[in-house]
Amino acid sequence: MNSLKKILKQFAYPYKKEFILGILFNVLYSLFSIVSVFSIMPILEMLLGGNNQILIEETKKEMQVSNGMMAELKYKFYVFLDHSLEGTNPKTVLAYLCITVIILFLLRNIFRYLAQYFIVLLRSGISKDLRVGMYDKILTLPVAYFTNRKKGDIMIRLSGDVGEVEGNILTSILELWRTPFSILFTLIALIAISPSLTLIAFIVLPFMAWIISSIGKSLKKDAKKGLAESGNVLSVIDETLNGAKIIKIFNAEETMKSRFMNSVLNLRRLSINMMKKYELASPSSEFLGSVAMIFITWYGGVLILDGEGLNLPSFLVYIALFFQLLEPAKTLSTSITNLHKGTASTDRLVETLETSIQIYEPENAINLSEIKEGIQLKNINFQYVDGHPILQDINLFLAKGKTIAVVGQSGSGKTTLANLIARFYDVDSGAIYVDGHDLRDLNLKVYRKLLGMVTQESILFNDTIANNIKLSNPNATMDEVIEAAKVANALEFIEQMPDGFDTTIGEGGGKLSGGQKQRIAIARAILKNPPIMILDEATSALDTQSERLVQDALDNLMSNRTSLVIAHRLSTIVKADMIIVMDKGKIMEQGSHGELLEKNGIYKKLIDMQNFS
Ligand SMILES: Nc1ncnc2c1ncn2[C@@H]1O[C@H](COP(=O)(O)OP(=O)(O)OP(=O)(O)O)[C@@H](O)[C@H]1O
Repeated sequence: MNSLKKILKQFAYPYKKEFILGILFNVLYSLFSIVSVFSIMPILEMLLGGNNQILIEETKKEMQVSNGMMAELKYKFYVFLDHSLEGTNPKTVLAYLCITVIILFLLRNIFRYLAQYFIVLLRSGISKDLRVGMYDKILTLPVAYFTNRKKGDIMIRLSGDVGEVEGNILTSILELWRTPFSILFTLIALIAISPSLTLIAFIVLPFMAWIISSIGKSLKKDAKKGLAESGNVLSVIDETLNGAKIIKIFNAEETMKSRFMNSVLNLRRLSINMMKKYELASPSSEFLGSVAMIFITWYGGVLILDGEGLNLPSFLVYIALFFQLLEPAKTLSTSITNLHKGTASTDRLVETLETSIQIYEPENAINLSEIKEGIQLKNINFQYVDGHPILQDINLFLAKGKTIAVVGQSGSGKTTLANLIARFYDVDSGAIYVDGHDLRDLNLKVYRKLLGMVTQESILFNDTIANNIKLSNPNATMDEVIEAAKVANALEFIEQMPDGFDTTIGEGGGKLSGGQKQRIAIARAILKNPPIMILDEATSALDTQSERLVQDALDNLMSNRTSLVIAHRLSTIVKADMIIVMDKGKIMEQGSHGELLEKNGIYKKLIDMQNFS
């Protein structure tokens, strides 16, 4: 429940006006629900009991017997009715009464609509803010958060869990505010009609409440497991969509199918457990409701037969009101059940919302808006998982305007080195200094303005070519975008596309070739024009012409810049000012191409094998 309180505190507060109005109209609706049913009583009494004079006499007698509030009210009402409609035909009185009842029912439904109107504003507002809040949080979370979690799990938080808050949870909270008023008003009315009958009725109700609440508690456990499994199902679907080609080429359909089936069967088992309990809540409360009804009918019948202050019309209204009591009582119990079930969702939302941003910046972070000397890595050690060191004792100076090529076998830690310079992760020991300032003391947003990055896999979004390029600089003019595309050797193919720069490139750039994707990614980095470039050369083989176009584009990108290239092409390596050779997380050799060849060490072997992974 704590997580629910936190969510409400953060997201419901701006909608307090809608909340108050929603509750107010709901209370009026509850009140008019009672009054409208009550208003039928005079009609019944006229039809079943005769004319006003007889009614007045009867209520007088009733007053003497029961001496109750109800009898007194009724007496006053009939005297008033008799006085104001003196000499009027009983049929006209009946017509007036019917019109009054219609007006009361109309008012009741107007209030109900108004209550729902404000509640819709409240619910949609809260869920919109919650979605935006979650998305904003995801944008600020460190890269490490996403590598440790399944995509499906994150997706279900944004869609399923937020949907649960909007649907079940908020409805239940509002019902928790409405139903007690309904119950209270109905109870007052029931006691007013017959206190002793009401006492009997309420011997049964506590049982109902107890049974329903115990079902609710065990539901929460199942709901939590069910949500986790839904995340797994989404993850498998996501991987299948992304890996369609690989699945087909390796005939892995059966393997994927069995993974999916396992997840789906698990989900089904959990859903059955949950639904069984959930569906048990309604029939059990209904059954107990009918038991209560039989008790009341029996006891009410006895009171009428004994002539103990209860007549048939009052008894009929009593029964109608009692039925009205069952609805809020049932809603109250399902709301409590739903809230138990829903806390699994709010727990997960709060967990994401409260994830600490592990990459901290000091309060007085330094705004470094240009680089004068270079980036120094001093005695760096780093591990992703405790006990598995990835980088060990790294010392390196990336001087301004120079290009460093990093080579080494796959898994030697090259990408990790780039990740640390971009501060996607913090070093475990040692430090990275930018112009002498510890990277951890810098304002990260300002520092990242100095950086450009082209990753091995070109990350493109399902948008137009122009917008994909402009991601690095949304304020760029179209002329600048065209110029960047030209330098990246991309202009020619873009102009041949059906809508030129306005062509939408599909999810992940699916409508483009590998080389085209890379050149768009390079154009994006060129448009940003950052002083420092981090480049992970793609290993995927391109045809000779494409390769040359991409290579030229990269050369253009690196010229006059400080660059760190994770190099896979000999041409890039040879041109670099310095080459770093990595092996198992350590720098084994460093120097120029010629120097390293002379050393006749690891580098020489890599060159001989043409293996720069
Ligand atoms: N997010 C992560 N969590 C845990 N371990 C990781 C993570 N990312 C990489 N590693 C591990 O760190 C080691 C170095 O990986 P890295 O990606 O830096 O190598 P690389 O030299 O760039 O390899 P390649 O040339 O194949 O891209 C590998 O053993 C890898 O398994």
